[in-house]
Amino acid sequence: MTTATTGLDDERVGAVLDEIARTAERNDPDVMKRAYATAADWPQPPTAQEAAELCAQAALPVHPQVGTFLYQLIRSLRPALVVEFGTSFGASTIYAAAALRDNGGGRIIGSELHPGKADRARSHLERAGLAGYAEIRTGDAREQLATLPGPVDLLLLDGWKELYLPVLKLLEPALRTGGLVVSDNLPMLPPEFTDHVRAAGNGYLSQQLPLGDGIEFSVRLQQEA
Ligand SMILES: C[S@@+](CC[C@H](N)C(=O)[O-])C[C@H]1O[C@@H](n2cnc3c(N)ncnc32)[C@H](O)[C@@H]1O
Repeated sequence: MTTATTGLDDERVGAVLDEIARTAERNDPDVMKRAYATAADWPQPPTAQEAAELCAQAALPVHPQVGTFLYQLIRSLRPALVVEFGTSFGASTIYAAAALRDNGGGRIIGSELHPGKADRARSHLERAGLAGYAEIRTGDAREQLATLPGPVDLLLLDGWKELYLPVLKLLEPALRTGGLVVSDNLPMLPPEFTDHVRAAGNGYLSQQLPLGDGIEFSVRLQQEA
């Protein structure tokens, strides 16, 4: 496969993405094992906040296939506004911001519940030279994404899986007709979410794509009346 040089080939971008990938390879399996073992003893499933604390040292980046797909979509769509649920250390944000820079403009608003992770994502974006294209909001996406500067052209869902549907419903009024929703980690998604985007009459055309461990890819065909 031959490709043109893109912002993903930029040395600083590549160095930060590699560093996040290496950190994930080194730490994530143990962090996640400990998180599941700890929560298994709790009487209730962890809240989103508790889960974020348990996974504070896990990078959990998007698979490079998903990151590259985001880059491609953004280069093609030329969005003014990309919104992200679940920023973590900022890998997906970097793929998106690199595409926005190559487009010559646009902005990504990310959201991250864990303050330490949000700070780390901001510093990664700075080191990648992409801070001017991204804003990371610290806190619960259900509050942080309630106010946006304009219509959403592309939405990436990559936070806790049980919150994909509430976050999508919050953003639906802002999602423009023709806007895209990329939902990562399809095998882990609750059926209520996939039922919602696949059901006739809900205003999406949606299907799974074999990128990473699977994504759901949805096009918003109409806004709710
Ligand atoms: C799979 S990771 C995101 C990975 C990131 N997209 C990347 O490619 O590097 C999921 C992240 O979502 C965050 N998260 C979970 N629930 C959240 C919420 N309600 N609001 C904001 N962030 C949340 C977690 O703290 C975690 O860091």
